[in-house]
Amino acid sequence: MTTSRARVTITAQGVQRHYGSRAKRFAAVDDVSLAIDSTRALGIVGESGSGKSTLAKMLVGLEKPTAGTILLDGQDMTDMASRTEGMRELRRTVQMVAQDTSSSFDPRKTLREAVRRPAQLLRGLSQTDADAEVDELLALLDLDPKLTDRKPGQVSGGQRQRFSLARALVVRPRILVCDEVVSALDVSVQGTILNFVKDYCLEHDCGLVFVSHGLPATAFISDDMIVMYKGKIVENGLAEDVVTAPRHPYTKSLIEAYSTSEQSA
Ligand SMILES: Nc1ncnc2c1ncn2[C@@H]1O[C@H](COP(=O)(O)OP(=O)(O)OP(=O)(O)O)[C@@H](O)[C@H]1O
Repeated sequence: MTTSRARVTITAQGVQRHYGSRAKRFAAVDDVSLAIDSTRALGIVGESGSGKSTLAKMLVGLEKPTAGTILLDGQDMTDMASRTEGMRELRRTVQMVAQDTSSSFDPRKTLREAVRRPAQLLRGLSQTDADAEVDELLALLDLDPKLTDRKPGQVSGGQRQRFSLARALVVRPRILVCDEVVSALDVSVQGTILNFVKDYCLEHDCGLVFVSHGLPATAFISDDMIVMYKGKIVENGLAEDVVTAPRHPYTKSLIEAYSTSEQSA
């Protein structure tokens, strides 16, 4: 590690998130408790619709829990998000790379403006210093600096996902939440980005929450892993143990499904 900063923790206690109204009301996330800290990488896996993205959004304060609490270093996130200074502290500390990057950029701004802005706003960097850090990150992410003159709709989904990663990392967050960050990338680029994120988090004392359908990628990048099914955590433990010795029938079927699809690929 090149830096050693005080440990940051996120604690979720009995968290629920309901959607729909009255008769159609359902829990996308149901009674989830977990702890995350800046020294570890947590993988979240589960089938489509199991509540992974909803949980990820709550862990960064983008969605409010219907019930339960989420604390960032002991401070209630919903309360932080309701105050300007609290929101800034939240954004300085926790950053998310969302699954759907098509809607997470302002279509009118160039990618350079989008990526350097958080460094100016949240770290107080001058435009020149912010630009220098942006260029450094783009080189690490194998992105041509010329692309930064384009608008978000003028690059590919995979390129936009890497710009989204650069926009999060330029803040130097203490915890990075990645939701399907490699899903739009081809297999060779996936490996490069996974290695980059893993090394970056270790070198910069940054915790990671890695949400993915991809079991092998999640196991590779994570220290700990949780498995979600219908909004609940059905299994948690060290990533290696969850993958090699799953206890819950759903995890077993998930791993079996992966091995079968690998063999038939
Ligand atoms: N804003 C919303 N309004 C209503 N329902 C929602 C909303 N967001 C998510 N849901 C529903 O909540 C459930 C969990 O969705 P979520 O996106 O968290 O799942 P996921 O595990 O991330 O799925 P995927 O892997 O397909 O991204 C799904 O049934 C989804 O349709």
